[in-house]
Amino acid sequence: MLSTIKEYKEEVIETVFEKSHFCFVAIDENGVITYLNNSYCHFLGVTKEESIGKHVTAIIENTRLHVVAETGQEEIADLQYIRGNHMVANRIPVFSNGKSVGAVGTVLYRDKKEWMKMNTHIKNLLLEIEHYRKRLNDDHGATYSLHDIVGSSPQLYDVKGKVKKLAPGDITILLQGESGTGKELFAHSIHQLSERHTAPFIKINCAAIPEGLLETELFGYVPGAFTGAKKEGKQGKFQLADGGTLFLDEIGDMPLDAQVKILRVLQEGEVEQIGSEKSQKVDVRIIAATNQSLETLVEQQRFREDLYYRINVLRLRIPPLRERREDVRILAKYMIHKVSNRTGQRVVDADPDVLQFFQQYDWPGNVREMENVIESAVHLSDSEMITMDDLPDQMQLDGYITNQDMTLKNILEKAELQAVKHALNKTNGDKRKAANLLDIGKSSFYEKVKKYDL
Ligand SMILES: Nc1ncnc2c1ncn2[C@@H]1O[C@H](COP(=O)(O)OP(=O)(O)OP(=O)(O)O)[C@@H](O)[C@H]1O
Repeated sequence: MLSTIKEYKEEVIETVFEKSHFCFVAIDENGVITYLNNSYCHFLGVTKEESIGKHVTAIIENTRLHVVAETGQEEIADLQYIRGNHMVANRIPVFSNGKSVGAVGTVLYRDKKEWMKMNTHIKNLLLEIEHYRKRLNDDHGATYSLHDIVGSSPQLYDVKGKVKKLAPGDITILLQGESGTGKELFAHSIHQLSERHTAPFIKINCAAIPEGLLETELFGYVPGAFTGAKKEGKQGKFQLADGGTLFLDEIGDMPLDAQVKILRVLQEGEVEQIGSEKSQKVDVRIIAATNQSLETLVEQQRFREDLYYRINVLRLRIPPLRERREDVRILAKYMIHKVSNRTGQRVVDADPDVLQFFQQYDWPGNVREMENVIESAVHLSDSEMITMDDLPDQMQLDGYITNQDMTLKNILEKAELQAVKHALNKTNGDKRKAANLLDIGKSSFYEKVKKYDL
């Protein structure tokens, strides 16, 4: 072995650097690329000519090789996110006469399929971690601040301005706005800007908890309060939020019995755990949110008028997206970035057609709907750009019909393509059944499949 290396030194070096499937890069002490092997060029989609002589940060995403060259500290088996994949990177400084004169980086990329399998596994683990982190935060803290609320419309600025003014006081705030407008983000931001920001932010979704459990969730219970109760008892959300903020989401859906009890806590500043004779003082700031009209609910006697006055001390209306269209484009770009970072799918932008369609679409589900549409489009996209074809079927049709450059022939073809795709999906690709579903002959169906290259 040693003799092979001695005898064929150049060939061995050539094999290691150019024929192995690893990616190699070398830089000088200024972070400038002096060598990039074929595998790395291929993976990055660049040529040696355009890369050598450039700063490494201009060619390789999220690299830290220049830092290693500067500090002389090696970094082994670091996860590096490049072109939509989490790669395993080793970064080793090169020393000459005891001084760091550059660095060499390798990236593990042995076999594309095998690596993709591993990569999916890593992505899964990262998603799982994010899920648990989110759950932990949901239970114990406010994670968002005004900086996380994206948009540049005057309407959004106006709400943010009010939040800055109102957050420091201890005043009860009612956030009203359609579903998905960002009420929860605002509730977090108010807490973050308040004097209570170091104390807990506790959320309860009044619509998501079964009627019978809402009271135990809100007020907790003492040991042995009822059959099936935990023997150590349970703290309620009011006690958990003591000193901090309690966010009552979807308050319009709170059952009437619970409303009476909440009102008592708000009036007296005391809670009684279920099964206890004693009351406990609690100090919480209430932020409530609803997407319904509380006035209508009061009229229909589904919401107590006295609680309504307690909650409706100061109301902030979060406008729906269709009333602040300036926010659409910037939100769409932000969502693409957020979703592609989260899923590891490399999608960087949307076609101008898509952005124009988004701009005129009414977004009944507001920002949440946009996030969902972009998430599915990012998954469906075969390129780095979201196109109209990546949007849900109904949106594509709306888009084609409202696109002024479209001829009737084009619109009909797009509609036909959608119908054929839909029929194939519904019948799991069975062409005979799909033709039946569309009530057309088999040969005509085959022609369309061929025409649209399905
Ligand atoms: N301006 C914004 N900037 C960034 N993300 C936003 C914005 N508004 C909403 N979102 C995102 O949209 C989704 C819905 O927001 P949120 O849950 O705050 O809405 P909501 O009004 O409380 O909805 P619901 O009434 O259905 O509970 C979340 O993922 C949130 O992060």
